[in-house]
Amino acid sequence: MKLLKVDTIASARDKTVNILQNKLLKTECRKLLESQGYILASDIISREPVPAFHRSAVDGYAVISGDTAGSSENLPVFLECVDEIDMGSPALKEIHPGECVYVPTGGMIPPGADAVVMVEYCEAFDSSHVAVYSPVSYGKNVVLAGEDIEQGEIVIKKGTKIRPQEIGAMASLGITEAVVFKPWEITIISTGDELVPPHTTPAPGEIRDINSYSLCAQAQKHGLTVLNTVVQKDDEQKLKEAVIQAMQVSDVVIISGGSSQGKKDATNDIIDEVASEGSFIHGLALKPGKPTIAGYDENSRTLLAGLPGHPVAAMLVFELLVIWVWKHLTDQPADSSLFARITSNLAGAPGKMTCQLVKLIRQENEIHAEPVFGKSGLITTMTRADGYILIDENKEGLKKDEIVEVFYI
Ligand SMILES: Nc1nc2c(c(=O)[nH]1)N[C@H]1C(S)=C(S)[C@@H](COP(=O)(O)OP(=O)(O)OC[C@H]3O[C@@H](n4cnc5c(N)ncnc54)[C@H](O)[C@@H]3O)O[C@H]1N2
Ligand code: MOO
Repeated sequence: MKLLKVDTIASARDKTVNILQNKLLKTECRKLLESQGYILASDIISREPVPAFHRSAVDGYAVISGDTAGSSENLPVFLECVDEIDMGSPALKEIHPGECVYVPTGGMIPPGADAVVMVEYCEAFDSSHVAVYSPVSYGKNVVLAGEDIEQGEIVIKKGTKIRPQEIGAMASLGITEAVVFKPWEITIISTGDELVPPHTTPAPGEIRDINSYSLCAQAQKHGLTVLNTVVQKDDEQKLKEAVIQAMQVSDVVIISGGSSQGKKDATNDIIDEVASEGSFIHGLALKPGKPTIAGYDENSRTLLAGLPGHPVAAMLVFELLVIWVWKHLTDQPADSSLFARITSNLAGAPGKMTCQLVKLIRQENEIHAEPVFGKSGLITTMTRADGYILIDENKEGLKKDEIVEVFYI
């Protein structure tokens, strides 16, 4: 009897991270507006403060705050307006007690001033004086130099997925190109004599190929580049050739199907043969996902992953292993999750971690996680779910109403 020697998901992740180290990590320089969705490859440290000078947050008069103390609608303070600042021009003239300067929103605060009174609370009294009807405290309506970003500050951490706000922050610092991790280039090979493309009508015994599509979309969702998707019959020689060809151009080659113990299941033998380090994972203590294989080839620098053919198992293993390793190596923060109350008792699987799909339901201001049951060969088990929970291999199960951590899919 041929039994798989399985790894826990934790040890499979460790093994993969250790064998890859940083060998599959490359960086590239992208123009700022072409960097959205990419992962920053080093910290962004500011070389200058933002803003670089004290600015007014309102249209008003820059004043020495102490001068406005005690002013009111009935008893204004009169200040001499000694200058008017133009947008984009420096404020060079220092103000002294009893003086003020007109500043537009965003204009530079003149030396000596420490607050701005909004125009609504001021009135021109004569050609050079302004009546101020409301006091302002120190710093009021002033954006201080460095208040947004201090010089030397880590503004954006390595591993951050660049969003529009990160692009804005880099622009504010004069950064026009971002150094990002080059997304892994992936080839997805689906194996099976039964697979036909979605646009065709399957003959009896045939099915439409799901995994090339779902795995491709999943890779793209996580910012990875899919070079090619290939459907290959269960012919060991042809499959091996397809894998070797893909290894020449890809960082990662995914083979879906043929990972179990059927007569035509050749994925493990092929990975073992073509990878210089052989296959280092064959079997996960995970439900679903037991027949998972991984190998690494040092010559072409390719990670090879054999995923179970069942569509749900393939997607979950791709997420829990390949995507996890990509995120880990590129220093991305842990996935966002939420805590919810499970709606029924759930049995665990002895000796195996269970990845249980759930649907999230809001009930009376509480989020509930309702298990979505279904075989791992049924893709709609996945479409009905919002996320998954992990039941530890050492846990017999979960009790209804227990709080569980739900990871989004
Ligand atoms: N005797 C045993 N049989 C099986 C075991 C086992 O331990 N002992 N494990 C079962 C589990 S769990 C899974 S998962 C599957 C994994 O099978 P393979 O990775 O070898 O994949 P295939 O046999 O090629 O396919 C399984 C199933 O998935 C369908 N499939 C495959 N590729 C696609 C695709 N691209 N799109 C849609 N559907 C696909 C395929 O038609 C099969 O129905 O093995 C169990 N058996
Ligand atoms: O564990 Mo298989 O990977 O159930 O579907």
